[in-house]
Amino acid sequence: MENKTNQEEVSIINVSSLTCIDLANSNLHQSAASLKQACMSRLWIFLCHKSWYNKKFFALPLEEKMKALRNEKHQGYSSVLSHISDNQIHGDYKESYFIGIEGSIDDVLPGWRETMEKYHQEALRVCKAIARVLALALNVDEDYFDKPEMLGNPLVFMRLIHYEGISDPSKGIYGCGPHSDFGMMTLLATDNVMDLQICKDKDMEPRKWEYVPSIKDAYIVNIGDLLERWSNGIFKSTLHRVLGNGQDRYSIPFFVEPSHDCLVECLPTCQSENIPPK
Ligand SMILES: O=C(O)CCC(=O)C(=O)O
Ligand SMILES: [Fe+2]
Repeated sequence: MENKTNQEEVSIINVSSLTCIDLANSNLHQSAASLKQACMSRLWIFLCHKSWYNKKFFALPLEEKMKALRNEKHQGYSSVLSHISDNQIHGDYKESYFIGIEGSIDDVLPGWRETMEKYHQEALRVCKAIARVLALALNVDEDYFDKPEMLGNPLVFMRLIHYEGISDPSKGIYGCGPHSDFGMMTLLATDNVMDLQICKDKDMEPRKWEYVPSIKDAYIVNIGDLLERWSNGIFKSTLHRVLGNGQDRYSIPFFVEPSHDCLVECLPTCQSENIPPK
């Protein structure tokens, strides 16, 4: 999602299925305007605070970072090689700091907690604005996903990540192994190191991987498995991976899911007699 000065130029592209939502469509216009506004506030926070905090934290000596080691709720620091996805031989060449919904955020650096909380709040505002655009694209009411059991009481998680090292997929060495995110959507803020790849057709063998260009001041929005189910496969979750190229890379995925009370069923507008719920 690109943030530009001209509202008409804002577009959302589901890179996985190559569906482009046309925001020049009058129904979507107002949502696009509030989405853009939400993005503007995020940019301020990211540029002024967050990117600085991210680098500053990972630059601390290992023993300092280990003081913030993740707890039983996974909140906190995870060192290099401690994350391993399905079908991976080695752990990921990344270190990260995970912030869940529960538990307090440690004050690992001065002002850290306040900044994380503010970022959390603003990123959620952006995601809710995206959800309204997605709702219109799926022909349900604009506020469909705002229900209390959906994004009214969402589950949100964020991870600050630092990648290092050189990946070699033939040896199973990755910055982040191939996967799709399981929630509704992920708002991904990255720096300008182009290491993220997506596979547009996850059912095709062999898989074809493409780099996602790094666009200044833009977010990447990944569709998650849950939205694929909700939409009966109209939106496909994005298979993605990170290949390290030896440069340090920093990113912040922000994962959004509905509340635990949400019954996830195929949306009424995404099924018909000929197209039953999968
Ligand atoms: O760092 C990135 O660009 C992607 C991170 C990611 O896919 C994840 O944490 O689920
Ligand atoms: Fe991911």
